[in-house]
Amino acid sequence: MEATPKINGGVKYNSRTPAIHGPTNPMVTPLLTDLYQFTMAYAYWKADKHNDHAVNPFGGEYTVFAGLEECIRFIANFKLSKDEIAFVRECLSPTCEDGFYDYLGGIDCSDVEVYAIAEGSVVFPKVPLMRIEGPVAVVQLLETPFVNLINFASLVTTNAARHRFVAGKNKLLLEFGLRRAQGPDGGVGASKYCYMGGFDATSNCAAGKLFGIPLHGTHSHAFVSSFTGPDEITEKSLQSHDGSRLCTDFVHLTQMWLGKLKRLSSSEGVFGETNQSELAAFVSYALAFPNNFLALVDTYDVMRSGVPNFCAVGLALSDMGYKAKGIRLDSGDLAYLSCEARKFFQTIEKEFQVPGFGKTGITASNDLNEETLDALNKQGHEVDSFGIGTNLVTCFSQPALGCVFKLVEINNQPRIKLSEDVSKVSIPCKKRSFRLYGKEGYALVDIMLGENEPPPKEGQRILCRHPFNETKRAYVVPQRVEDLMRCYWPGNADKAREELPTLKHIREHCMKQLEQMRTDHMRRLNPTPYKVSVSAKLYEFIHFLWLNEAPVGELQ
Ligand SMILES: Nc1ncnc2c1ncn2[C@@H]1O[C@H](COP(=O)(O)OP(=O)(O)OP(=O)(O)O)[C@@H](O)[C@H]1O
Ligand SMILES: O=P(O)(O)OC[C@H]1O[C@H](OP(=O)(O)OP(=O)(O)O)[C@H](O)[C@@H]1O
Ligand SMILES: O=C(O)c1cccnc1
Ligand SMILES: [Mg+2]
Repeated sequence: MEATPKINGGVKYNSRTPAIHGPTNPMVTPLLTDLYQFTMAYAYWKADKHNDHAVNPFGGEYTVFAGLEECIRFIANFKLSKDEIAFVRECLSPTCEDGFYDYLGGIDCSDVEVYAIAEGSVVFPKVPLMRIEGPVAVVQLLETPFVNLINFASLVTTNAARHRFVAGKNKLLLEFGLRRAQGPDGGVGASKYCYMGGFDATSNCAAGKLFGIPLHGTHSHAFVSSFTGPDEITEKSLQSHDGSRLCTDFVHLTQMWLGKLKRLSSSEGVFGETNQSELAAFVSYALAFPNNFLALVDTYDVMRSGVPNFCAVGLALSDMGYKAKGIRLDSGDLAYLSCEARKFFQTIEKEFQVPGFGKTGITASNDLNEETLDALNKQGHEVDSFGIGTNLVTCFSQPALGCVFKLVEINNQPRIKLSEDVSKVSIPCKKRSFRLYGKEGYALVDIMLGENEPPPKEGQRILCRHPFNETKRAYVVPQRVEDLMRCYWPGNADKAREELPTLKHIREHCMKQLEQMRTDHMRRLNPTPYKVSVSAKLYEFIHFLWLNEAPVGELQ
């Protein structure tokens, strides 16, 4: 295969360009759409309007934009099969003419162009995420699958980014949601987009394989409660880390350490007899994974059993040259318990001269969400890593994102969608969007301009107007100007195409973007609204079109 010619950092698309794979989920076919897209396509076709040139952008909500790669994979492979066409024929009225089905069989996305903001970018309401240009009937057929591919992806990426924002940069964030996700696609999609939004790893093996996301995991309560006592352990030997020594009875070594822990003056009265079946579970896990010993300590009693048992096994491992990884807390007051566990680890480090034991990892899980993370921060805690499932992957606090798809131009004629609710009025025309950065490196404002207006320039003052409120405007002298829209699908047009970045690159882009936003825009409570504006020229045009389209009422 020939190398692809590069133009302006993009790839010039031609027949030799490597093929783009189909969507990750094989369920994403041209039939993954609403029936009305086919009925409208028929009506366009019947009115001989199907090839009219339409321009549709998505209006963004405040969000991290995700799902673009899947959209491009979808259109790059868009083709209705004979089977699918036969099904559409069954669904539509028997009066629909045969010619329409011949037309459906012939369509692909070679006449479509897609411009979009880079995946993983932070975006704001009103600024189009994507602009799709092409024959109106084809563009219409793309609406539902595109919105489907983008809404959940962006919602869950945003949710992950919000959890990362509250947890802080230095915490390890693990996505544990597969079992509670909305079906297989909800689970796999959530794992992918949580990673994009800033999580470090997932427990979902399928997502690990499909997307190369790091996998991470501990063990469950079932593992702990499946043991009844140390007598169950028959193979008790453990080779030291450097291979030079053999401990023939690791159970005994652990029991010895447990005795020493009990006699520690600082732990006197804290715990008596620990649960021996739990100890057996921990010993077995340590024998299986001496380099990765991480124990779930809340099955019986965290401070009276789980933590001392863990420490006894950890100290025995340390004797053999290994370093225990840590504990997981999955119930109770996570702030209090993490602080108590940390104190215990630190005492052990000091009393038994085990360097680093005080820093043993503490993972917390159990119904965590932004609020609980925030509460833990306020109380003070010693958790190093959070495992988050249900609230993260189901987007419990906001189950759907309202990105929409609006027609903004047909045959070069700008179109507008009016609404009683001003915030829902669409911004007409083919536009270009720019992000303007200020002196301190933070994003100040996004501005949309008509396609033919000269773009904003660094150091040059530009008037930014609120799209609907006449009194709100500001002059901005940008220190840096970012052109937000790039061509990701030129169809057959002789244009450069942006390469689709890897998931890791998108994740890095997302992290960088979030850092460039002022924290008051990102905070959970009463965030400062980010300014989204239009040029003076576009402002005048929107209002001209608005007056033109809005009917004049008559009072009697
Ligand atoms: N210090 C804390 N501050 C605020 N919320 C916390 C704190 N510690 C834990 N939580 C949250 O409180 C909730 C406690 O859950 P729940 O009432 O089900 O009890 P539990 O600890 O899970 O008990 P169980 O032993 O029945 O599992 C969880 O959502 C958890 O994330
Ligand atoms: O609470 P979430 O944010 O959804 O995080 C995932 C949860 O899933 C597991 O519990 P589960 O009761 O399913 O199994 P386990 O405790 O036996 O592992 C895990 O222990 C967490 O509590
Ligand atoms: O590995 C874990 O600890 C895990 C995985 C999925 C769900 N809860 C916990
Ligand atoms: Mg649980």
